[in-house]
Amino acid sequence: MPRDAYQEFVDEGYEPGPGDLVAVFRVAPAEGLSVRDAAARVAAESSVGTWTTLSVKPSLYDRLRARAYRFHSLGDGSWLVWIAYPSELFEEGSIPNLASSVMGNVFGMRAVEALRLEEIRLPRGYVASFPGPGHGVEGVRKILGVESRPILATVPKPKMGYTPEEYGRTAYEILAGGVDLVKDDENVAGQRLCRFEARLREVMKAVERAEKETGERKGYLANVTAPVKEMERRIKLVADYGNKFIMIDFLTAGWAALQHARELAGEYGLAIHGHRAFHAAFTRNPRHGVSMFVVAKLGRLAGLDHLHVGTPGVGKMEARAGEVVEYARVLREPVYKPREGDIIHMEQDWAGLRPVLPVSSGGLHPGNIEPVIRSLGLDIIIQAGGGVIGHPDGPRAGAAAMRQAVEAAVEGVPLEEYAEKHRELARALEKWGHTRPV
Ligand SMILES: O=C(COP(=O)(O)O)[C@H](O)[C@H](O)COP(=O)(O)O
Ligand SMILES: [Mg+2]
Repeated sequence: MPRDAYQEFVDEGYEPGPGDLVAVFRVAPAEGLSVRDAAARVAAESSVGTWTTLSVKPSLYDRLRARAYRFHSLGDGSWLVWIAYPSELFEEGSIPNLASSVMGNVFGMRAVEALRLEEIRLPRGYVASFPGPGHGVEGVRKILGVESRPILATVPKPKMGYTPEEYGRTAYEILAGGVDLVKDDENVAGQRLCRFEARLREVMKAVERAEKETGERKGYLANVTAPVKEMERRIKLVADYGNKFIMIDFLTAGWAALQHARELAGEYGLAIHGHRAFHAAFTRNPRHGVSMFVVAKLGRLAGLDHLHVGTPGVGKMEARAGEVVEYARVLREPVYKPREGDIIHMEQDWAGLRPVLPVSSGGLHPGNIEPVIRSLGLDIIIQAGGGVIGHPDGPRAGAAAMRQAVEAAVEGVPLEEYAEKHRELARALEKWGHTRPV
């Protein structure tokens, strides 16, 4: 491979301007290559280059070239590398195009032993070409009439096995007990034994009944994930039934499906719940893949109103507490600013795009949500499936216990003290115990 095909993709004197998109990669060069050699190949492949020199040079080539301009050794054979891309490389308003460029071929190149996209700073003008959330934190609070406490959601567990009628009955118990939203699990779609519309009809009956009885607004995070034509049909059905929410497994459905769902949700006035099933296939390995931080940023661009971010320090899914807090911040803040000493993340101006509600979920129950609220604040959705349905006295008592645990946390009353006067909470703590904040 001739070296000179790549030299022009490294420019250590370069200073990125506000119109540049900047990506921070963790690069582990392949044996025999320097980090600069490897980074140059990544910059080339993700912008205008190829593996060899060319005898043609189109007029826009130099203008569109990416530049690796900063290198920071992590001391373990891998490096942080900053690459600047002119924003004209990317089509406005298209996540698939951005993804195919900066998170496309590069992960499979022989030049890298491992490669991870840690962060991307998006130019303000480029951000403004996306819709962002249609409702955002305030809009979703308004739909539900929940002013400042965390919003509560519950997945009927087990994941599957309910007929539509049984599902509807469980949904009613959950909502009547004090939870705001019933949520489909990620693998619940339109299977033969529990078809989408039949389930929707039953859950909407439950929503109406629970609303009448409690005087509160309720909703259904209906999983519309399906091949696109069918997804369209389901989104319309949800709107026809008068529900205000859809859920999409946007990483298995794909970014284009999500962007399409966002357009339809805009037409019908629906809010979108983003389930991130599949993310850990590429976010979990600290040396290779794409960070959840980047996924969160793309989710806000595309227009999710809610996004799963994990559970800081507690729960069933692997997560680093400090990182979960940064996902929540980048989803919610108008201008994200990295913390002192953080060399990976960059300031991100969201160009007025609405904030997204982070969803904390995975092994949560009344005894362990206090640290979640403490770390992530009140503008969150707390999802507990097993931690509601598994209550020793049933789903309705489980929902009440969750609501009581949230009230205790918001009011700053110690959980055990609150449990003295709230039986459902006391029974939940008997079963699951109390994880004190660390
Ligand atoms: O089914 C659940 C939680 O069920 P339960 O409340 O019974 O644990 C969600 O799919 C996971 O939280 C997804 O993970 P993440 O939220 O990390 O994406
Ligand atoms: Mg699930």
